[in-house]
Amino acid sequence: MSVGVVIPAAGQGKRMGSKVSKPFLLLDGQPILVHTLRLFETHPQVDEIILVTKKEEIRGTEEMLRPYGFAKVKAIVEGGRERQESVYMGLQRCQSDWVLIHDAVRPFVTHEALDCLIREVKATKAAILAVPVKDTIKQINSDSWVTSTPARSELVSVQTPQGFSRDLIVQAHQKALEDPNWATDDSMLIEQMGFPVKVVEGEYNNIKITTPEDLVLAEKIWEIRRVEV
Ligand SMILES: Nc1ccn([C@@H]2O[C@H](COP(=O)(O)OP(=O)(O)OP(=O)(O)O)[C@@H](O)[C@H]2O)c(=O)n1
Ligand SMILES: C[C@](O)(CO)[C@H](O)COP(=O)(O)O
Repeated sequence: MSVGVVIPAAGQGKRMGSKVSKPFLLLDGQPILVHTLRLFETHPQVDEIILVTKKEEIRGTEEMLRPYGFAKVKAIVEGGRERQESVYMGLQRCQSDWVLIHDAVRPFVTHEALDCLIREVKATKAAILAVPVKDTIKQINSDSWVTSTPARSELVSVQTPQGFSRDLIVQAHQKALEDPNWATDDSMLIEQMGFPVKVVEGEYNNIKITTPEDLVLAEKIWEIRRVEV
């Protein structure tokens, strides 16, 4: 039973505010996207990778990736306006029985975390990486008044990859086309179908590079990793 990875990289990067598209920003001299792809290319259980970029960046991405020779990248497809659309477009090209969906801009997920996630996905059909929240989280209303304080022991901060049986996640995305709201992760679509999703403990360093401060933090994480290896 094969494992595929869909990597959405077609975002606008509004919060980063850079001229260069976020997945192409450099981390230790190489595009963030290259670091992310290398993690999956070198994982023994991954069979195929489907990359999703903006239409106007497909050709440039192919050229940029050529020297790296990523043999598992089977297609680079056009994304949509929202992350959910981009993922769905990637899913339609993915042939594997199990699918991991991973943000292009999370270059620090480890092979150990992937091993645990894949094991759990194969057992449950739907599993996601997440870490316990460290802060107290407040629910607020539109006027910024606190409405409640959920128990921290019941809260986790969700990451990617999120893994699913292909049939299940395709069904969830198709069903979601009827919903006017966009999901901010793929697990939400499975939850909306009433299907259980298992949490696998991830690592705090598996950050999503979203704002300029995250890029500074990413360089630090990269340095620490290099020293550890
Ligand atoms: N229409 C979209 C929106 C997002 N993404 C991808 O989804 C991942 C997570 O999104 P995020 O980091 O929030 O990126 P952006 O959407 O680019 O950021 P912003 O919201 O600041 O514009 C990124 O790899 C991004 O490229 C995508 O493929 N298609
Ligand atoms: C999928 C995700 O990375 C899980 O934390 C996150 O929800 C993506 O959200 P964004 O709106 O694209 O920042």
